[in-house]
Amino acid sequence: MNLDQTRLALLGTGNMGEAVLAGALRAGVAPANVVATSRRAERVAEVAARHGVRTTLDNVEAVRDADVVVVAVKPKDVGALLTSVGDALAPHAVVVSVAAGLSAAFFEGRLPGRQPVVRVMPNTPAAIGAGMSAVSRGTHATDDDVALVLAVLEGTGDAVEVPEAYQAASGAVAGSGPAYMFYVLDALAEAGVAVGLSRDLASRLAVQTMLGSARLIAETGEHPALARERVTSPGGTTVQGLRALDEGGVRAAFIAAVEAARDRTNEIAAELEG
Ligand SMILES: NC(=O)C1=CN([C@@H]2O[C@H](COP(=O)(O)OP(=O)(O)OC[C@H]3O[C@@H](n4cnc5c(N)ncnc54)[C@H](O)[C@@H]3O)[C@@H](O)[C@H]2O)C=CC1
Ligand SMILES: O=C(O)[C@@H]1CCC=N1
Repeated sequence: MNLDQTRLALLGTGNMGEAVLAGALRAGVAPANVVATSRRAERVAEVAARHGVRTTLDNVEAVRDADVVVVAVKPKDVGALLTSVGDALAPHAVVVSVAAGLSAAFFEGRLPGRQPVVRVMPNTPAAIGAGMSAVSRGTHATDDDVALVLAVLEGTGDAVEVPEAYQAASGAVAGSGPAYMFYVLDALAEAGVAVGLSRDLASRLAVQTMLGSARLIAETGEHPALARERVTSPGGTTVQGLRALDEGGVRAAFIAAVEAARDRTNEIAAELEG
């Protein structure tokens, strides 16, 4: 899809908003057709300088004429934002939510008319085009609307459409997932320091090992359990390391982490949607 005429408004250019913005520009949205907002003048100045896009503190001005409006403020700030911009949206404008928890119906209920809404759960590696997004359509979003959103997200990395009922679980795996991976990287590097490596060396070994392992699975399509077996020589070293991970309950801890993040997503929805 040719995006050079697509007009994009990004409401709330924080960590996630800026990552989506960077991806949209990589996908071919023209900087002159992008307007980004934030609450603070210093922040929009920073975003304008970094990405060469138009910025404003006025969300209503930002959404006028936009074809795609990305809402990237905290979930608690979404309701008031929608009330303020609703009347200024073009009827065809696709409203994209990246807010954890909030349903497409929450958006539809606060916007006048039959606004197309697409819910997206991205993650921060989107900033470098290595993100993963779960995408779900609202009641009024057409195939063309979803295709437009996927095209805009193209430069953020991979994206998959899922039923909205899977948003909380998808967010718990991929939306929060980078935090778990950074946690593992930090722990693995720290473990290297514990056995006498310098911090720089331990960190370099850990980062490339995580990157290479993920790429190996992505490129071969091999099941991780089989790939793990090929590292694990009988009577060798790895099996002892894996035994320690099992004794530490790491697999169960990952399940608990994902369940907790999913539950918190549903709790946010219950708190804000009633
Ligand atoms: N950080 C992450 O890894 C992910 C975040 N999300 C979602 O993205 C959204 C934003 O999260 P972050 O970027 O982490 O937060 P953040 O705090 O970095 O960014 C939010 C931005 O919105 C601005 N803002 C607040 N109210 C505003 C308003 N009325 N008008 C314009 N700008 C306003 C703030 O000044 C701030 O720059 C949340 O809804 C979160 O659930 C989704 C997936 C991953
Ligand atoms: O922690 C959060 O609430 C957001 C949503 C997914 C990742 N960060």
